Amino acid sequence: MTKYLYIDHPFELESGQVLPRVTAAYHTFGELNAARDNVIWICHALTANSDCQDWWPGLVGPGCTIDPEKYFVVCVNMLGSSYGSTSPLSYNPETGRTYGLDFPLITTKDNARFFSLIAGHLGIGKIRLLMGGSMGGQHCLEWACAEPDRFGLLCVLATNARHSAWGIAFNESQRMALRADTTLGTDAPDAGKLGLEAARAIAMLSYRHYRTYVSSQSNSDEEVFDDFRASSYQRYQGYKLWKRFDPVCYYGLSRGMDTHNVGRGRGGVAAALSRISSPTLVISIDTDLLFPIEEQGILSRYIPNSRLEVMHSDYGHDGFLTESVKIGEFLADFLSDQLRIDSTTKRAFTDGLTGRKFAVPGSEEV
Ligand SMILES: CC(=O)SCCNC(=O)CCNC(=O)[C@H](O)C(C)(C)COP(=O)(O)OP(=O)(O)OC[C@H]1O[C@@H](n2cnc3c(N)ncnc32)[C@H](O)[C@@H]1OP(=O)(O)O
Ligand SMILES: N[C@@H](CCO)C(=O)O
Repeated sequence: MTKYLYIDHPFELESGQVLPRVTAAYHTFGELNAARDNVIWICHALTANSDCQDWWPGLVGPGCTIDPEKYFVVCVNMLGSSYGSTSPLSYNPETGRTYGLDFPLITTKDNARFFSLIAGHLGIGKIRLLMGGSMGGQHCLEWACAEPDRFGLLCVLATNARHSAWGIAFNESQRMALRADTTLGTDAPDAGKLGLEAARAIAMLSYRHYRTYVSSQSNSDEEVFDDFRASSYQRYQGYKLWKRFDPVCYYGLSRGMDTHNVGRGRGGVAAALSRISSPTLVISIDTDLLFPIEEQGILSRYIPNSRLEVMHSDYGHDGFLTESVKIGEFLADFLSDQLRIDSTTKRAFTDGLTGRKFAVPGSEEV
């Protein structure tokens, strides 16, 4: 169930603009333990919401690597999204109307500060694991650079330290489609629908791979010369997003994604990433066209204590969502190894994730 936190206090943005108050829509799963050290914080991607158990099934949930029986799992809807946190759909006290296209630019730095604010209000200090993919990974990296001592471990997937010229070009192409729909942000019925559908169709080309389309959307009938499967797939994906997401919010979020650069204000990407002190698991997807492997190579090169894993997916970039079971396996291995390293002062310990017992060097116990 979505919970809400209302903060009746101004929130200053990186641009200097101010939101007079902010609302956070969020989900929690499990219980915060007495030591307050079992928090896993998940950052969602572009069009997802705070219900990470819903969109990351197989990774988050009972019996999964991120098991609410063991962990207190928190996910907060980012500012600017249409899933409940303050956004273009919120009331603008200056105009007495919803913000719409007047909603200020929310940078990834703003969202990281927003999450930090919400964590404080929820009584959360240290976070055992911070995890996210794509734009969620961007938020994780930004937050980890801003508050390096806060996180025990970090896991980021299919993401980058600075949004690439390639990614910005995809986003601008989508915004061109949105702006070409002159109903965007107006009171017209279904305002922005056609623009959003076209934008999502463009985005799909970056979220999938040549092979994804050829294997799943080729027409088997050699005689077809119109109304191809791939065409109806593109239209359907646009429509599917329209049914669940607001076009003006989508427009703003893509601008926010373009702002992502952990190096801004920190002397560049290398200097920023070198601040991250948490052991970090970086996962690449071998078919990711939007955030290709070289971008995670940069992360693993400059984050001092990091491990890079390359995961196969037929899904391209969106493999960070669809391959949740595989991601859980990579994460479980990483967590087990970290427990092993952390336990050098103990004689033996049990991995809380798998129940496996590990011998500690110098110990007779197993
Ligand atoms: C309420 C909410 O949804 S909350 C938020 C949930 N969403 C998120 O978290 C955002 C992230 N999620 C996503 O982006 C996606 O859901 C993904 C990447 C995980 C999976 O994408 P999907 O669209 O489900 O998968 P895929 O690309 O295989 O397409 C399957 C859909 O296309 C339809 N389809 C497939 N081929 C065609 C075609 N040729 N023509 C028309 N439709 C087609 C299928 O029937 C199916 O429709 P359905 O989703 O209504 O069942
Ligand atoms: N399918 C993902 C792609 C962006 O990472 C989303 O819509 O959030």
